Amino acid sequence: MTEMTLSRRQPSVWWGAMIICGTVVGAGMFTLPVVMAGAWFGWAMMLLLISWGGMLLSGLLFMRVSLTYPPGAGYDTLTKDLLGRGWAALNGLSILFVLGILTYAYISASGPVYQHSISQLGLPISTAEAKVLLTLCVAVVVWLGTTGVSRLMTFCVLAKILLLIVLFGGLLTQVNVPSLMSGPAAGERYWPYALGVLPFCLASFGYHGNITGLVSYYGGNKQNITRALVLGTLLSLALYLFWLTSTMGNLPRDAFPEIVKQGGDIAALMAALRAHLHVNALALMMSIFSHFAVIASFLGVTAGLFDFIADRLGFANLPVARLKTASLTFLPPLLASIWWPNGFVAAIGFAGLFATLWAVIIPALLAWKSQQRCSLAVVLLLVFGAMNILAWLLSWFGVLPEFGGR
Ligand SMILES: N[C@@H](Cc1ccccc1)C(=O)O
Repeated sequence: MTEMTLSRRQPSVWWGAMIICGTVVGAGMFTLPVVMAGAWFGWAMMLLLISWGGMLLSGLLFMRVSLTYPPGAGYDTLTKDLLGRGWAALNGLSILFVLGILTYAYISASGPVYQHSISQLGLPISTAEAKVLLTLCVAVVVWLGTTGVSRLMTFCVLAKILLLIVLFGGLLTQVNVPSLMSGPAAGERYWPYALGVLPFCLASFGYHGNITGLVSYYGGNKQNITRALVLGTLLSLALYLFWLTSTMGNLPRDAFPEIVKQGGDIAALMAALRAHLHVNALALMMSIFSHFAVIASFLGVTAGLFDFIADRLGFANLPVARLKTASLTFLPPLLASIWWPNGFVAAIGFAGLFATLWAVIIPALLAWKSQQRCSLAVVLLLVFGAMNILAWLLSWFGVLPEFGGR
């Protein structure tokens, strides 16, 4: 009887996997084909697999540590307790940076997409106006509270997955396999472009703000949380593999420098696909899909940023105080996006850099401290983190070659 009640109370592993997949698959994926074009398909697959492994491992380690604490203990509590105030402050700063910069990236990326769609409906609107309108809509939902966010999120994630399946079914029939598998021409090499892609893969697999929530959701049931993490990230990996196969398989490698020149954002990628696909229905579906993908992670990330700011500044959960929190959450990224509209790709790279600290290095250190020993998993993660930071630094200082020259 007790067992029955217990098992009835445990939500299905699928719901947890959906939450993870909803956060993972977001705007980050739109940078992948663009930044991976130089290294091309083979390298892209390998880097994606490595990043999936690294990010899953760090998530699992973090979950194990958080299970040794009472339910409800957040990232900050764990870090402060195991690593001290300095690391906790660094952790808080990196979370704020990742979430803030992602909010900027989502507004910058979706502004032009919405501007295009609304204009096509016959309402002429500027990109800045589209950004304000979209941000306002998301801000109202986040301001209203968690119920609204989770309902809209579930709807968007389901729509996203449904559209992806239909879309990929169509796109895969159009894939140009020889182009995907083609090696470099004489005198050209792909591998020098590979390292710079790592921080983008890392950002695309980021979901670590959701782990403590998942631990409470499953009441600390380790087996179910593990299954949800593995299933959610595997589902995301599968979606990314499909995504890269269908984008790189429909756009020749030479088409990418032009996309980079147009800003490398979602609108530029969609425009190139529209031009190459020749199947209008597929192009339209792709554009609808991109709306849902961005909205789902926009909601997830800004709801996280909202809670983080309210918690740090001690703002109450009352309508007026929530309005203050919402202004702090949405206004700075919105203004930054209106002033510097072309920073989408760079912003995801920055998010990858700061997420290395928050989602890779700190979980590894927490596990080290909590198990009182440095396991192989911890070493692997520290190497993975160091590689990401190195890759970002080398790209930033222009040591790595850039395909198409940004
Ligand atoms: N994975 C998300 C970005 C993200 C990074 C880190 C934490 C949460 C979300 C995306 O692709 O859009």
